[in-house]
Formats: sequence, C-alpha cells, structure tokens
Amino acid sequence: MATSRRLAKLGAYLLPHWREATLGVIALLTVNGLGVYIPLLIRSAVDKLSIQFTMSQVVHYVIPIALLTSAMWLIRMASRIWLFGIGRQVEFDLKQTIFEHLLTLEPAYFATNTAGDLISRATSDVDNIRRLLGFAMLSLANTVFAYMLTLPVMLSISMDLTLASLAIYPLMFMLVHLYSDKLRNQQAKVQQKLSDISELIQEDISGISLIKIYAQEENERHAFAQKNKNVLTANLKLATSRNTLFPLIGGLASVSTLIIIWLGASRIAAGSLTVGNFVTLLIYVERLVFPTALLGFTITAYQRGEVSIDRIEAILSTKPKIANLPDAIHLPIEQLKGKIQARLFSFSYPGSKTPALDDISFTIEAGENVAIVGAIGSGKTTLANSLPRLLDIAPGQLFLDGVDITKITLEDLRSAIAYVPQESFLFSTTVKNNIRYSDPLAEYQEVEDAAKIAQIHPEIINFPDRYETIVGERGITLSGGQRQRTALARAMLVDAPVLILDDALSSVDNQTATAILNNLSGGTRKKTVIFITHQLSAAAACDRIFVMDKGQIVQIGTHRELLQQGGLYRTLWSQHQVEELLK
Ligand SMILES: Nc1ncnc2c1ncn2[C@@H]1O[C@H](COP(=O)(O)OP(=O)(O)OP(=O)(O)O)[C@@H](O)[C@H]1O
Repeated sequence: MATSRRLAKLGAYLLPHWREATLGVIALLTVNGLGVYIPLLIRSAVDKLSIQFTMSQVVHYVIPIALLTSAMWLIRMASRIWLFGIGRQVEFDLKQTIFEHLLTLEPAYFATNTAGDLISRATSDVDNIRRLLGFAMLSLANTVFAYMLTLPVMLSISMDLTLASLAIYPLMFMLVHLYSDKLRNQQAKVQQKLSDISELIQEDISGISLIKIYAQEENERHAFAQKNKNVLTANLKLATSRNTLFPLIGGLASVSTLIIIWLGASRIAAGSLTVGNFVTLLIYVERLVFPTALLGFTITAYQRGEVSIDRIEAILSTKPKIANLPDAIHLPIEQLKGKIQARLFSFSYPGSKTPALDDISFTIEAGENVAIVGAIGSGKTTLANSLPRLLDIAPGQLFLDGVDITKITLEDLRSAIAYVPQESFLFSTTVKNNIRYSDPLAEYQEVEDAAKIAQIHPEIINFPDRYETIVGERGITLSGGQRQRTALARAMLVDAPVLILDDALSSVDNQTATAILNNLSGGTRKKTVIFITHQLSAAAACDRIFVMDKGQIVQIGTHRELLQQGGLYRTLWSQHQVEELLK
C-alpha cells in the first residue's frame, strides 16, 4: 500500500475521534507554550533577585511560577488522556471491525488463513496501530511544538551556546532510533517465546492422558525446560538493551549540560551572559531531551504501524465470496416445504484437479428421509456443506422448493436447514446453553423437548447439575455419543423444514440411531432429512438411499431395491454385516 493511502487510512481511523485529537493537540501546544514561558519567568526572578533579594520579590515570582507549573502538569495530563485515549478507542473500533468482518467470511477463508495468524493481526497489529495513533501522535506533536517554540527563544538568548549544546542531540536521536528497533524486535521475541511456552502447556494439558500412557513425562519436562530457558534468554537480552539505552540517553544529556556550564560560565564571568539567561538555557536544553529521544521511538512506531495497517487492511479488504445477491429472495421458513433438487451439480475445491462432486442430479421430496452412504472421500460432506452454502457454489444447480439456493437470502436459507456437522462442536458453557445456541431465547421446556428427540434427556438429568452442567472445553466432560446427541438437540430446537446429519450419529449405537431417526419428524411438520452415514443398518430404515462413489451418485433406491440391484451398495452391505458379526 502506498504511503499516501496508509496516511488516508490513518486519517479514517482518527476521523471519528477528531474532537479528542484537536483538544489533545491544543493542550500539547499550551503545555509547550508554558514550558517556554516559565523559564523566562525564572530568568527574570534570578536576574532581579541577584540584584536585590527581598522576600516580597521571592513571593512575587514563586507564586505565578508555582501556579503556571501546576497548570502545565494538569494540561499535560489532559493531553495524554485525550491522545492516548484515541489510541485505545481506535484499538477498540478495529478489533470490533475485524471480528465482525471475519464473521462474514466463508469457512474456506479460515482453511487458508490460520487462527494463529488472524489472532496475531487482531492483537499485535492492532496494538501497533494503537501505539502509532496514541503514543506516536503525541510524541510527534510534542517534539514539533517543543522545538518550534523553544528553539527560537534559545537562539535569541545565545546562538552559539544553543548550537553547541544541541550539537549532540542528533546523535541521541540516532541512538534511540537504532535501539528502539532492537528493543521492539527483542520484545517481539519475548512474546514469541512466551506464546511457544503457552502452546506447549495447552497441548500438554489437553494431551495429559497420552503423556501418561506413553510415559513421556521426562521428555515433556525437557521440552518445557528448553522453552522456559528460551523465555529467560529473550528476557535477559531485552533487559540488557533497556539498561544500556536509558543511562546512555542520560549520559548524552549531561554532556549538553556540561557544554553550557563550560561555555556559559566563562560568558558570565566576561559579563556577556546573565545568570538568568544561563539558567534558562540549562532548563531549555533539559526540556528538549525527551522530545528528541522520543522522536527515535516514534519513527519505529510509525514503521511498525505501517506494516500493521497493511496486514489489517488485507483482512478487511477481503470480500466475502458467499453473500446475498442484490436481488436475493426472501423465503420465510413457514412457507417452505423442504423439497431439494440438484441439477447436474458439480463442485471442485480451489486448486483441486478432480471435482469433489461431478454432475450430480437428484430430487428429494419434502418430508422424505434420505440416507447418503458411500466410501470415505466420495463427496458426502461436500454435498452437505453445499446446501446451506457453506461452500461457494455456482448458481443454477441446487434448488430448495424449486428456487435456486444462490438466489435465496443466506439468513432464510440457513434458517431453513438445520445441520449437524461431522464434528459436534460444543462451547464451554452449560448443556442448556449449548442446546439453545441455535435459539438463545428458547424456553427451558423447548430445550428439554429437543433433548428428548435427540435421546439425550435421560442422561442429562443424571448429570450433576442437569441442564446447568458445564460441559468443559469443547464438551470434554461428555462422551462422544453424548456430544453428538447434544449437537443434534441443538439442531432439533429450530423447527427447520430440512435437517442434515453428517455422520452425526457415528458414536451412537445402531438401535439408538434408528430410534432417533424415527423421532425426527415429531415437530410441527414432517422434516426432509438427509442422513449421511456409514451405519448401514440405520440407513436401511430410511425412505431411500443414495450411494456415492468418487463424487457421483451411483445408485438410488430403497434398501431392498439396492440389495436386489447389486453393485456398490451390496458390497458395502456385505462388509457391514461382517463388521456387525465381528463386534
Ligand atoms: N477443504 C477441502 N479442500 C480441498 N479438498 C477437499 C476439502 N474437503 C474435502 N476435500 C476433498 O473432496 C473430496 C470429498 O470429500 P468429502 O469430505 O466430501 O468426502 P466424504 O464422502 O464426506 O468423506 P467421509 O466419509 O470421510 O466424511 C475428497 O477427495 C477430499 O479430499
């Protein structure tokens, strides 16, 4: 991204907070104005009092100086609150925008952009922009005002003394700039090492049973010690750099002071410089130390911020591939029957040479119960993901009640289809909240009814806190079968006309699976059910069975018809019977 576009982006981030920015900048200007004026008062005090020292003269100078100094610190505080506050506000806005934008993107986006990278953009990169807009803006404005107001007054007092004392400041600026890059890299390394160690802790806690089964405690101890040592080394390097830089700045500032004392003292002796002017110059030189040093940090903060703007804009400029068409049709769920059709439907994953689905055609009547069986990788999940448009499918191939699904609003399409995916994902909250995730306002009775259809209610009432039992991270405290039936109850809570179960009862025994299937149409209408499964005895009870192979539907019929036909279904059925016998 070009610098001008980046600056425009920064402007756009700042725009909503222009009032605070203006107030902050005015406050900084005032602080710097006072910072120049107060030493001038001190100068007159010193010059007057050195001629005639009276208590009334002391009071005459001390009170305004004390009041102005207090006012200066108060205004400085206000400027910091306003300007740092903008950084925090922009951080809040950006995090919210990124999160909301990520929610609009399709699952395929998250397959190519890892969670770690997205988290780092939403945290570290946002943090860099916060620093750029808070700290860097404050420091830059402060440095500009400090030099703009102080330098002319210093030069008017003594040009050569000013130039001699500030001659060392460019060196200070360069030093800080070099170090600040180093400090940021070292800080990033500490964070990286810390995240390595927390990843190890997280993995080991999740896999503690595996560690014990294979007696790997010693190896894990070594791995932890190594990562812990890496954190220590990175922290020590950072501390060394910090502890070198700050005394060095102090040292260089003292050199400036020494130059003024050395050159100034001889001028005072010669009568060409008053003591008041000498003291004023000393104060001004001191005043310019921090703005100069901070400018070095500001440049690094700007460079980091630039990279971060690009990284964040890369997310925000990604347009969702699956979105409502401008003329998308609104199809209220109450009017839908649930008839599904595919007409020569094909789908290929990006970069894949062979299509995952190849010219599939079928009709599933409303209220029909269809099982989809087939070998691993034959395209069953791809078909299931296509119906609620979790995949970016082309128009004119899949239809719901005769309407092209790409023309229906996503909200309507997805509320028409209840979908239980292969992996039953549970949140670390109560059983009740997990079930009513699909309808957060559902009453307790509705949750219980859904759990009854999914045949999980009798087990839930034996949990320690019944429906209020916390299921642990990703449902860890539940068995695989319990997790699957909880996810099924979640789908049953919404009275959608179409229900897709993608191998969603694989951890449930055949009898329970068949009982659940018989239960499914117990809502206000008969649902269209698409039951993807490897459990052929449960599939046999469905109205029809589709047999898939290499992205195509190779057989369609009832269990009896398919057995008579022979082909892939009979082979699968024979294998299934052998497996059942061996159980
Ligand atoms: N995200 C993806 N990117 C690229 N290829 C994919 C992706 N997901 C699936 N595939 C490929 O598409 C084909 C169909 O996969 P799909 O998951 O639909 O099969 P499946 O019949 O559901 O298998 P299973 O019975 O194991 O669940 C496979 O060859 C698979 O490798």
